[in-house]
Amino acid sequence: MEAKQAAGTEAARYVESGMKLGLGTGSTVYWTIRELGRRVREEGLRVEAVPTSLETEKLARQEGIPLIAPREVAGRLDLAIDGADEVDPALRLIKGGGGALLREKLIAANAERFIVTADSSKCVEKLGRFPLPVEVVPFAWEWTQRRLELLGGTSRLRLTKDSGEEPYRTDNGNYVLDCAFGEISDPAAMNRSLLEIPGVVENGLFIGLAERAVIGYTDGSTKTLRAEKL
Ligand SMILES: O=C[C@H](O)[C@H](O)[C@H](O)COP(=O)(O)O
Repeated sequence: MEAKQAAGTEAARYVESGMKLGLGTGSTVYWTIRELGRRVREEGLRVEAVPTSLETEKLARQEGIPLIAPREVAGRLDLAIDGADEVDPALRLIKGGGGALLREKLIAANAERFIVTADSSKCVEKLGRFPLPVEVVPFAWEWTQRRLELLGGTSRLRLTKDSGEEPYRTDNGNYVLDCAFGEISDPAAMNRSLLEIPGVVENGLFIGLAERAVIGYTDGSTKTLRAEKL
């Protein structure tokens, strides 16, 4: 079994009937959604879910998982499950490789519990090897880029995979700048600095949100980690 499949499937075990869920985006949580679909169909699992992207919405519909709009959720979601591009020992994350960071952060921040699921290649001692995705408004994005780079790195406007020339647009119609800052020594401070820049909508640093991480290995085994205090 592939590591992502092992991790994603294992993470689905935290889901119980009656829960309102946040469903993440990407090739790991894909397996969580597949497993939840199986349980809905075969075991009568009753859940309602808010998807973090149009891609996940489509998959959840195919799997027969009932969807709800955020406005229909009184209070917080019970549980959100999502993948990550990097996970450090304090379970701080870099996310947004698939461009879904804004909805993902909104959903993680509005869930009682947030579980991250990833294969072991995503585990790092320090965040920053993976370029940090920053969602920016298209208007004057070059100015925003300049301000971002003053924080000490370089950045690239993400382009569409198909044409390779058109700027990629998120589900919210924004652009993404992939920022290489190198090792991020203080992720919380970096998060604050990024959010102070006009034009920045959100960034892929998820801090203090994940309560546990379900990590998958190539032999099909999994490990569940709790955040280490750093
Ligand atoms: O925008 C995308 C998300 O943050 C994904 O959860 C993240 O990129 C991990 O994706 P994958 O599980 O495909 O590696």
